Amino acid sequence: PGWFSEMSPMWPGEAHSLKVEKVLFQGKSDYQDVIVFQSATYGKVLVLDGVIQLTERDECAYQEMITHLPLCSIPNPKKVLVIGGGDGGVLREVARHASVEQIDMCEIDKMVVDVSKQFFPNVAIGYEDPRVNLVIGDGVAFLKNAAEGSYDAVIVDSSDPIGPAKELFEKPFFQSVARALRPGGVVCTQAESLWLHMDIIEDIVSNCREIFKGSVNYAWTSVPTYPSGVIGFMLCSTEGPDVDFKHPVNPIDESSSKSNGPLKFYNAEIHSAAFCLPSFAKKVIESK
Ligand SMILES: NCCCN[C@H]1CC[C@H](NCCCN)CC1
Repeated sequence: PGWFSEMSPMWPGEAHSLKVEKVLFQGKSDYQDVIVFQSATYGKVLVLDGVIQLTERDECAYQEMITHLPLCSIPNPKKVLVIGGGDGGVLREVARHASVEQIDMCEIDKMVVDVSKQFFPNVAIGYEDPRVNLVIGDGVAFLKNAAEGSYDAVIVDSSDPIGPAKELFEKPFFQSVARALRPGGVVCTQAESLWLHMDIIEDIVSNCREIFKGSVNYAWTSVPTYPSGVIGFMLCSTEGPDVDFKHPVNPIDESSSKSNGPLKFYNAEIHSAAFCLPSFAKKVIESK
């Protein structure tokens, strides 16, 4: 009954709105306000502290890209760590990779996990994979305790730098990710919008260039229900075997992707295209 408008100091002067049919859940976890509502045209919607996290209609774009951009860029991912991602969508996508043997996940807010399982079964299906080990806790602490060189890939599926995810955008966290990755290992992080946050992106790119001595690239994709309609990703690799993010070496095997339904968004061409940047962004990102 009415409209939800996504207002935030992170995108002043603008607000994407969705027509609300019914509020399905309202709660307050130890970390944030949690709302689920049935929208008129985007399916169910998950909102944390007033910020849209995912909608059933377009979550495929974000979950598929944040997962397959890194995992299709290395030949044989076996051990994967997901920081955040409590809705389970990234787990659903990692599970498509037959080479993966272990998927660790560290999500700080149990309410997000429980709410996703209750209202977003096609997203939370990722939790059903036997390779998944879920830890409810702080990703910063998890990585501090992780053994050096333990993972082939780390995916940081975070909310934004205002709220519980703030530290996931800071230098010490990137350093702990680099330490937990094997030589030639890869990390993919949620890296905001090049229309809205070139300053945040500039800082992230500078930190990543200092810390990751392999490749450092920024990719972006279309997600209609994120502010400015796009979201970006930092793709970095540690020193060691070369990683060319722009040319996927490890295509998703069609048969292994049947388990959780077909890929709706990701494909090899859109993988390479994701790294093509508008000039105003290229200037900043490639000069750092
Ligand atoms: N697994 C889905 C989690 C989604 N992560 C984030 C949710 C907040 C969203 N704000 C975008 C703000 C403008 N860049 C970015 C993705």
